[in-house]
Amino acid sequence: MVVHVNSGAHHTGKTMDSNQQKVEANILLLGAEKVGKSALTVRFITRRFIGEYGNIESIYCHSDRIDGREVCFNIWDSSHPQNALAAGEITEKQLQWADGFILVYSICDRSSFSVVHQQVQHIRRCKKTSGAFPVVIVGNKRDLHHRRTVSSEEGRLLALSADCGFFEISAAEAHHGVIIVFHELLELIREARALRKGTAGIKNIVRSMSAVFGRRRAE
Ligand SMILES: Nc1nc2c(ncn2[C@@H]2O[C@H](COP(=O)(O)OP(=O)(O)OP(=O)(O)O)[C@@H](O)[C@H]2O)c(=O)[nH]1
Repeated sequence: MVVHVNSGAHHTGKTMDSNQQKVEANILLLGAEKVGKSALTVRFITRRFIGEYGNIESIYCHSDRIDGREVCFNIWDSSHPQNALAAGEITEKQLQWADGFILVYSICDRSSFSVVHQQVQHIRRCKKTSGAFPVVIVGNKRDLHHRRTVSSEEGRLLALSADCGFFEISAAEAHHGVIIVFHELLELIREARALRKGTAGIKNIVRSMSAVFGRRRAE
């Protein structure tokens, strides 16, 4: 069952991205059981960590203003596939719906890292042009680093090999890291849309130039 929940103003229909218009992004959270998918979602929308979340599958609509522009996040918090689906499986409906994916594992649960590995491969197989379907991989529960079984390097390497963003965060400890995750994915989604429309060239040149000048300043 998927429950739709509104948070703030919401409008339907995907929106074109330009300086004047609202931006809308469908974000699908995936990962193994109990890795913190709901904790991330609730942290992003309410800035709070409430501890226990149940496992109702929901789509949340959350509006925000970023850099002066209204952004509508539709966030599908998938519940763990305990019954019908094998761990790691993603439905066709989810793939069709999503503009971008957040794949969550717990840094203290090795099997949850394997699930993310499977899921990223599945997404890359189905959505062939990797840049066009952005994925951010999240190692959650960084506050439990004394129980860590997945190193940061492993997470980073997986992300690098699959052309994904990567963050290690603690949804329990702070909201800042969670917000960076969603904002980074939004940025990747906007770039992917620009690429599809063939308007990404100038942005990429500006990015490369800032990278070069940024590096020079740091030297
Ligand atoms: N220590 C710690 N616990 C966390 C963190 N994030 C989530 N948790 C806890 O992990 C448990 C599972 O969190 P959920 O957000 O329900 O995980 P989920 O992935 O949505 O779980 P399912 O819906 O069952 O798949 C809860 O007890 C949370 O309080 C974190 O960053 N640190």
